Amino acid sequence: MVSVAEITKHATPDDIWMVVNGKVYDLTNFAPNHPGGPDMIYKYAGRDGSKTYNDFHAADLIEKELSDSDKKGEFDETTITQTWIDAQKEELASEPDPNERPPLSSLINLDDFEIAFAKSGPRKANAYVSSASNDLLTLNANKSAWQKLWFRPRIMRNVASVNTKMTMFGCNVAMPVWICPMGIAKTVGPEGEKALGAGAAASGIVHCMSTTASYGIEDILASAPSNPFFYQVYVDKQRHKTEAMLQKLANEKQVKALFITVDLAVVSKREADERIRTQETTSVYQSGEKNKIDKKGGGLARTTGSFIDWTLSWEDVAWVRKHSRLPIVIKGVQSAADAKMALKMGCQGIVVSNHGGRALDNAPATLLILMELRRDCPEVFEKMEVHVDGGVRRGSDVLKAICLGARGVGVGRPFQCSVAYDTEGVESCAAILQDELETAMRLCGVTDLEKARGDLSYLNTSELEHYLPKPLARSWFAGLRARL
Ligand code: HEM
Ligand SMILES: Cc1cc2nc3c(=O)[nH]c(=O)nc-3n(C[C@H](O)[C@H](O)[C@H](O)COP(=O)(O)O)c2cc1C
Repeated sequence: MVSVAEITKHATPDDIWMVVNGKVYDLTNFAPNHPGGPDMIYKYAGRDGSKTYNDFHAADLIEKELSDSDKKGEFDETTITQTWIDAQKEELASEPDPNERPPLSSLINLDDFEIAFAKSGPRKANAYVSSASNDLLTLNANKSAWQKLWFRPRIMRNVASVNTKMTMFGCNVAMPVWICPMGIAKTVGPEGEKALGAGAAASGIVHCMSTTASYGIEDILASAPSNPFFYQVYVDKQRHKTEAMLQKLANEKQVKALFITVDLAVVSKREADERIRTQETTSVYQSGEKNKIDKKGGGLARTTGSFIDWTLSWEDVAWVRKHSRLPIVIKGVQSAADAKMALKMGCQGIVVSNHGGRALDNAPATLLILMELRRDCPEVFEKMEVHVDGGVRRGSDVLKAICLGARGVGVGRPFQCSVAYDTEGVESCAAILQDELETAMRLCGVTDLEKARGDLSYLNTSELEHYLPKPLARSWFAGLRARL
């Protein structure tokens, strides 16, 4: 049994004990490697971090992750003092009121889900979900680009029945939409990824689960035992961990493809997230040491908190292949050159993605990249599966992506926010997309999505064409050497 007096002795960034769900842990060595950044761990040094921990993580994570020597014993509740109770009081005063949450039936488009969560979800969770890099240029460009791609509708084509079915990596889906991998969905609702899995299954689509999911793989797969899933991989600096994961996946028959995320070699600067963190970094026992904690937290979280291997290179596709037979999909392709490279390296698919504007700010809108691929390397659409995500908020955006040649489209934040309404919310979000997609098809004169795939005759791309990178010979730089 560990007493309050003992725990509060370990309340500096170099010596951190914390109570989580009635047990005491030494997190000193773990803190700098915490994927959510070390500041959260510093904040609860010498305190009870259960509430925050449970808001973000599944109960058994900490027991699985830490070694026995870091487990200090049971928390001795008989030693609790008034000072300890006061120290646990959270900064709840400025939290939005969960009762402000609008009823699910009032949400009629995908933006509504994000707005509802911004209004009624916890501030920290909302900052995590909605934030993007630096000035949010890529975040906003992703969305606005879809709005600048116009249709060329055809009429009188008997659109009484329309077919939205497609196959993606061997999976038959009701519509070509998958739920993007997003970390720690439990921040939004208690069911987290289990709601995403079950909601996807009920809607006939696929959820791609994240390496940094709040629940373990088995729990997420069990949420939809007869549905396929995709699995997103961040290659860990400790490669043996990724190898073990790939081996484990070999026995999980529900997992049909590996999405290797390559666009986040370092965690980017997300200021909304960071502002909340820096306000909240200080441990109550640390008034004299505040600066020390601030210096260790804040910006440094980006590098010290990241377990993602920044040495990853194209040669590693062969390494992944050695450990897995699943289709390899590179998530984060942002140029025709890299799409061609993925094909050359034997990948089965790519996702044109910039991490929803959460990686490099000023990276191009994903729709522009998709157009660049169609112009500069049309062969990739025939030889592997091309998918796209980023800013897709309407069923009509899905139709546009398919007409450009994509086989599937990922949707991120709206689904994450729908988890606030559990499985029902996820189903409702998917149903809105399905309905909008069918309506757009009928009004555009498209009856079969598979047949319309790659058919540019339904699109007017002229408003966007001048944003595409020009071939060197035609650009302002023509005649100049590419390198000094
Ligand atoms: C010991 C095992 C733990 C593991 C393996 C772990 C893992 C993770 C992972 C993978 C993320 C997601 C990072 C991302 O997607 O950006 C995360 C975020 C987070 N974790 Fe943990 N964590 C652990 C312990 C804790 C504890 C003890 C606390 C609380 C006191 C905590 C609080 C948080 C918070 C608040 C976030 C969200 C940070 C943000 O705003 O971006 N975690 N953690
Ligand atoms: C809260 C959040 C967490 C994310 N976590 C991951 C992740 O763990 N792995 C990953 O490959 N992409 C992650 N992404 C990026 C998404 O998979 C996807 O590329 C992006 O959200 C698509 O843009 P959209 O949100 O505009 O639809 C995350 C995005 C958000 C919003």
